[in-house]
Amino acid sequence: MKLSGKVAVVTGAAQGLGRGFTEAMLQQGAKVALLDIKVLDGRKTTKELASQHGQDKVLFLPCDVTDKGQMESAFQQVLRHFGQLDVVVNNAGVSEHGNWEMVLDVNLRSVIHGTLLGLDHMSREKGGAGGLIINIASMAGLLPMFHGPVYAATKHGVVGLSRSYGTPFHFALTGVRVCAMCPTMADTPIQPPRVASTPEEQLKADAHWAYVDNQGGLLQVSEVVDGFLQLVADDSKNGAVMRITKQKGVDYQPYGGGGQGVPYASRNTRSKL
Ligand SMILES: NC(=O)c1ccc[n+]([C@@H]2O[C@H](COP(=O)([O-])OP(=O)(O)OC[C@H]3O[C@@H](n4cnc5c(N)ncnc54)[C@H](O)[C@@H]3O)[C@@H](O)[C@H]2O)c1
Ligand SMILES: CC[C@@H](O)/C=C/C=C\C[C@@H](O)/C=C/C=C/C=C\[C@@H](O)CCCC(=O)O
Repeated sequence: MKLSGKVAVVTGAAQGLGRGFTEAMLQQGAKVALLDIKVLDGRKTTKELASQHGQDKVLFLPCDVTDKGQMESAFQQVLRHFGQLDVVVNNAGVSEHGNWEMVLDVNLRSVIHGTLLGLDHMSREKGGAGGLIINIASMAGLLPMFHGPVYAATKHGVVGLSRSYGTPFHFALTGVRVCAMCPTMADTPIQPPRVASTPEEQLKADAHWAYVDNQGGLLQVSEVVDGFLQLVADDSKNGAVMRITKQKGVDYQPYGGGGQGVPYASRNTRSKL
């Protein structure tokens, strides 16, 4: 997809990878709606990007992605404001902490909802023009993560969701590509502190940072963004799972023949909003 003139929604765009994806799409001529629960940070980021790219190119919408009503309203506002929708980046995510249900809600349930909203607004069978959905999973969506089991479970779910909606069956109906990105640990605020508050948390932190150090350090946001732009541009990639690591850079998770999904699924088995 060429991004010039396109309209994108990015969740969790106030900082980190989401801000990186947003800036990259603006630089390629897209207009971007930034959704984030952090209102002050979101407004600050949006103001900075507006000064660089033009007020008409950005829109900040305060949005808790776990609130279905807020998400539905945000997507409606994007359509009203920009008149179209071409790209959805379900990026908002939280790291593992005490409240496992919140991790599940943000990292998986909201990504499912964001994917369904994207399909609802872009799918050709619903009068849309087709488009692209990129769901931000993690290498923890492909590998076990003993210090983040629930986090890893949500990211495994994001991979499965993206591969399933990225099958020829759905593309024939929707014209919407759906892919997942699986970066390893990158230099953003999601990283846990090196010094934890409890001995148990310190054990996990030590394992986390030992892994990072063993991998050659953290990925830079720019490395993840480069992979993102490659995935956006490559219209041959549907249902693809992009990996980004320090050792191998950007590549794709190989799957066997089963990657095309089950040969049969009646229309009424498909999820509704
Ligand atoms: N940084 C990494 O090491 C890494 C690696 C692989 C995958 N990821 C994934 O990339 C995505 C972005 O993470 P990041 O590293 O930029 O982290 P980050 O903490 O810097 O950014 C996450 C953003 O999501 C927003 N957010 C959190 N909960 C929200 C909610 N309920 N509603 C709306 N917005 C919400 C936050 O306010 C924040 O702006 C996440 O899904 C994360 O799991 C990160
Ligand atoms: C602790 C989980 C969560 O709270 C922290 C997330 C930190 C970074 C973002 C995450 O998506 C990156 C994950 C990268 C994982 C790479 C490989 C894993 O399998 C880790 C393997 C080593 C381990 O199990 O600790």
